Amino acid sequence: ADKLVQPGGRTLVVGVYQNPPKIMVNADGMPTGIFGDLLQHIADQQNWQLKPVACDWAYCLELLASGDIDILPDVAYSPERAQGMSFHQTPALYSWSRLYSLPEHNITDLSKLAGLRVAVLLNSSQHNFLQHYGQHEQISFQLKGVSSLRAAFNLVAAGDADVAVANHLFGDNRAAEFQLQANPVRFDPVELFYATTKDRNQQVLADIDQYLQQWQADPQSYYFETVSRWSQPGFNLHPAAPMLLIWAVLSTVLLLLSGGGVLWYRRHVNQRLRNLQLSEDRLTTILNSVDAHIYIKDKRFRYQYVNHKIAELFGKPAEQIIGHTDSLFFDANSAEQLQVNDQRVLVDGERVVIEETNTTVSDNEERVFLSVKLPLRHSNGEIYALCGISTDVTEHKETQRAIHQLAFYDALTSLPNRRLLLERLEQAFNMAARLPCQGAILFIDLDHFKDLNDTLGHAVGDELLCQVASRLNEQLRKSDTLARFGGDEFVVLLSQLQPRADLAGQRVELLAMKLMEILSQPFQLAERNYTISASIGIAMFSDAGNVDELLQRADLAMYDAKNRGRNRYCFYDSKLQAKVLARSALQSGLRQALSLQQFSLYFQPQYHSDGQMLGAEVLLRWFDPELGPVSPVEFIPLAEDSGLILPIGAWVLQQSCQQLADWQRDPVKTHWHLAVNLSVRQLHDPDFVKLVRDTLQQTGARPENLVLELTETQLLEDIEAVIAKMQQLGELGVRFSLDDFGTGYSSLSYLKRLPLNQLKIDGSFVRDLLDDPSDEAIIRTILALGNSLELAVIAEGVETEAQYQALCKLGCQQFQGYLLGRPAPVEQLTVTPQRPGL
Ligand SMILES: Nc1nc2c(ncn2[C@@H]2O[C@@H]3COP(=O)(O)O[C@H]4[C@@H](O)[C@H](n5cnc6c(=O)[nH]c(N)nc65)O[C@@H]4COP(=O)(O)O[C@H]3[C@H]2O)c(=O)[nH]1
Repeated sequence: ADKLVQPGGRTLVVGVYQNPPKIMVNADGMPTGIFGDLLQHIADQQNWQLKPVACDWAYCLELLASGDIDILPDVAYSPERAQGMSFHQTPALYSWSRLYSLPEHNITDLSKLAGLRVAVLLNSSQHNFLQHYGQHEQISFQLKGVSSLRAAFNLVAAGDADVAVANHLFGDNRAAEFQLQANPVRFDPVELFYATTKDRNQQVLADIDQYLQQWQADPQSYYFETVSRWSQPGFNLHPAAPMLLIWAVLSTVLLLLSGGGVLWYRRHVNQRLRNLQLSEDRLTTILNSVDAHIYIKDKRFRYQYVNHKIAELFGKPAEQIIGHTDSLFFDANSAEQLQVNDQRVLVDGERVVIEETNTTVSDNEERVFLSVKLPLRHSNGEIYALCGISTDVTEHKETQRAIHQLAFYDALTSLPNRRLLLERLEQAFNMAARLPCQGAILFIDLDHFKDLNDTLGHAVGDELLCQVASRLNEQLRKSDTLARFGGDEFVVLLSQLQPRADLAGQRVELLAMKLMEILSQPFQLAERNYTISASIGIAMFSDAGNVDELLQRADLAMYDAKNRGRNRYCFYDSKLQAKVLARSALQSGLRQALSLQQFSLYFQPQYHSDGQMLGAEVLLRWFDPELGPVSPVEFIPLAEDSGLILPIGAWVLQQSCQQLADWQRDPVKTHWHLAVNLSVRQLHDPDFVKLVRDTLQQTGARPENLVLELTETQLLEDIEAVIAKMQQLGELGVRFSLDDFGTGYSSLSYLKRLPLNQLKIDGSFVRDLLDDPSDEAIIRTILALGNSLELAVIAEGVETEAQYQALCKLGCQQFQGYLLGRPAPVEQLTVTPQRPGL
């Protein structure tokens, strides 16, 4: 074959042993794979014609020995082989061997082969290696020689062998196809070459060498491009492979070497391996002496490499860790969380820096790690593993926490101290300045604490402070802050209260009362009950321009409480306190007013300009024996806020319908209507339509005599819902009047959609009608609007004859006001107006 020279260049007969991805034939029968493509490329440059000859491994070797083929790719160097073959100098590829088996055999080192049936390529370097190994280590296993790697895998899959041996390039790629797993042990690292028959084709080898040397010096070369193109997940082909993995392979080799026996092997570990061993030694020393946990996990989260720190942490030797996932070493929660983090690296390719809190099963201890995890990639960018470095920061965190606790918390009660309170107060105060919300602080001082401390001793005093702290804390929301300000002083910070000062004040007052109440319960101290009280000073954020002022004012208010005899709370702003008190008194009075029958109804007549009485407006009156008569202007908003307006409104409706039913029986009054004021809360009540229907039915009042009055401003909240409700009520036959008309901003489009019967001109326009031309213009407009929408218009608040005349002149026909009749009990209603002259 050496002498076959064709005119177009020389022909090179190539032995092709099917060993993907290193060497195989393509669809055209030409050599391909890494060795095939490289050789083809060189042949193209050198003008060689390649002629492939298919052979199995043993036959390929025979053909080469006999000189029937010129060149055989993918041959591992060994001194024995060097006797009968020639090799070039620069290795074309590096490879090592692995063991592949069904999952029940977990072979963590070669000694585990004892008693097993091992399928191995006949006459391969692994075959030689295992024979030597078995003899030297006196371990007996059965070697089953096969003609191809595929045949070895088939034997294991069929149960005719326990383990298949293959180079990792083939094995890692094909194991899954045969449902075999790769075992962690790696051995027999080899350098792969193109080989020729001894002393033949020396020029070809020299040419190949030249290409390989040039290519391997240039990461952009055809060589690296080819190797990455054929790289599959799990492969790690070219010489620049990550250090750690090479190291992992070599460590196994060196372990064997250190056994001392395999002398033949020691001889052909070339300079490169010695260099690598040096690096590996250094790396091992470093990896095992750093104070961090270092590991590599594969894409299925299984450990591939761990350093000593990890072995220590898990309480197991590295061999018992490799191949397993975190679920064996951490509790379920930790393992799950670790997998989530690892997934970000292995699936999304993120570089993750994260704090991980894990509990190891070996000692059931929780530790905090600061972990840095990065993806390891093939040269084509594909991720094949994760490399992580986790530093145990448990102690550091604990120290940090302790420092923080000392700096910001009170040592005795563990409450926030003055410093933390001031920080939070500053934040809350600034927020309240930006948002529509209020805040407050309560300065709490225990009454006569010093006496207790002096008589029962400091230890008991401390115990009391702790109990006080925990009782106060129980009453607060999470967003509130309770701080120990010093000695027996506590401060409560309330933020994000309602913007309305009186409502916010009321909420603070309720809390102050509750705190005083729980502090007045006896404390168990030194085996006896002890009762204390507290004085509380309250300052609202709106009382002060800055935080210092606020604290000062709360302090002043607290002294005020002390001066007034202790065991009480005081607001800094006495006016607000008075208001809050009055509101509280009204609200508690209002709650009972209905059952104590303190309400009554007044009626104010409404007349037509022809002198006829049309009906009356119903006005609610409340007489409280302690507070005296209370104006509806004061108590209706309170009733609305508390929801009491629902039972009160129902009572007004019931009384009014009863009155209508009485009038219906009197021919003179039978057409009189009653206008009943409605709160929008009643209208929004889901049972309201039913209530009106039932009340009409039960009293027998005619619906058309019932006029429901709504104010314009109330209407504007949720107008669509209001319209729907009014329409349902309109279907009952009930009529509607729009009160205070002109003060709101109803748009005409809404007015047209409302089932209205009447507009009521607000009293404020009537009052200034004679002096203010714009009020006259507004009244004129309302009358015109009523006309065009066919709505009756009534003027309220008519107090003088002049107003009455002016309104008549503008075309107004219906009137209500002191001039014609004041609100009064029903008996005082008169059929004709009391207006002098009518
Ligand atoms: N200056 C002046 N005032 C006059 C004149 N004529 C009548 N008034 C007063 O004007 C108010 C008219 O009632 P409103 O506008 O519906 O305003 C009512 C109404 O909004 C509400 N209110 C009264 N009763 C009820 C009720 O049963 N339910 C609801 N939801 N609100 C009610 O309380 C408001 C105040 O009621 P009152 O104090 O009774 O005050 C009544 C009445 O006494 C006048 O010529 N000059």
